[in-house]
Amino acid sequence: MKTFSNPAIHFHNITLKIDNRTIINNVTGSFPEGKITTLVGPSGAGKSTILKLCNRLISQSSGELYIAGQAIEHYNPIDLRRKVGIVLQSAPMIKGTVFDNLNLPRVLQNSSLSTEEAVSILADVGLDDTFLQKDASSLSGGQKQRVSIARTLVNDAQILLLDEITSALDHNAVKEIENLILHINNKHGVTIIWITHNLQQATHVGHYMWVLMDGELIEAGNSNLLLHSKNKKVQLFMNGGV
Ligand SMILES: Nc1ncnc2c1ncn2[C@@H]1O[C@H](COP(=O)(O)OP(=O)(O)OP(=O)(O)O)[C@@H](O)[C@H]1O
Repeated sequence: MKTFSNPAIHFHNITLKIDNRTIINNVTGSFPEGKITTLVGPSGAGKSTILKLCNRLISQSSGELYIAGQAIEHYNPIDLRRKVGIVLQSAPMIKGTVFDNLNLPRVLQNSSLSTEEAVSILADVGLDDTFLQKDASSLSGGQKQRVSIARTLVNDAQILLLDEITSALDHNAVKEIENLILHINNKHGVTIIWITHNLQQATHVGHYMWVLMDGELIEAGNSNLLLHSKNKKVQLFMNGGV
């Protein structure tokens, strides 16, 4: 299996068992720093569980997980979740304005975001300053997704975990969010780990890819992997057979 010289995250023989059931089975592999890795595989393969392991929402039963070369257990959970941000399909917002939502990470640290910082971060996600005082509940799905991504920029996250962030959006919004993630990856060098069910999206936005099935890492490599894989299971998945 291909390894990367400079991994942002490295899994070494990671196994997760819940109630005696193996959810993740002896996974060894890396997410390269500053690159976009997509996670693909059938429903129930363990993709979301891999993300949860990366920010310690759950802990492995055995094996070692390294974030920027340090064992994950060495990080304080709050610092870890600032460094490793997560964006979900549902883009949850707190009640209040867009500013309140952007300011949330700072409030949790007993400080506050300045208006200038908020405007600059909003601009980074393609929203102008008129959005600051808008009620977050009035935003479209794509705009909420932008605000959730902006919240991770407030924390200066170096790694972003994206769990099917475009699957509830229409075609235009999907393209806009894809371009935004490519921009954040390019401009800020943020490492991206992106779960998607859209195989076309996986091959065109990602540099690298992990294919997961039944809790196992079946293949990892360049993002055109799916198109050229000799692995029969990957071919079957690719053709909609799994
Ligand atoms: N907390 C939990 N307790 C028990 N089983 C769990 C738990 N979390 C996940 N699982 C099981 O682990 C397996 C992997 O789930 P996971 O959500 O990681 O899959 P996935 O590949 O993200 O699926 P999908 O594409 O449908 O979102 C599933 O069979 C799921 O039922």
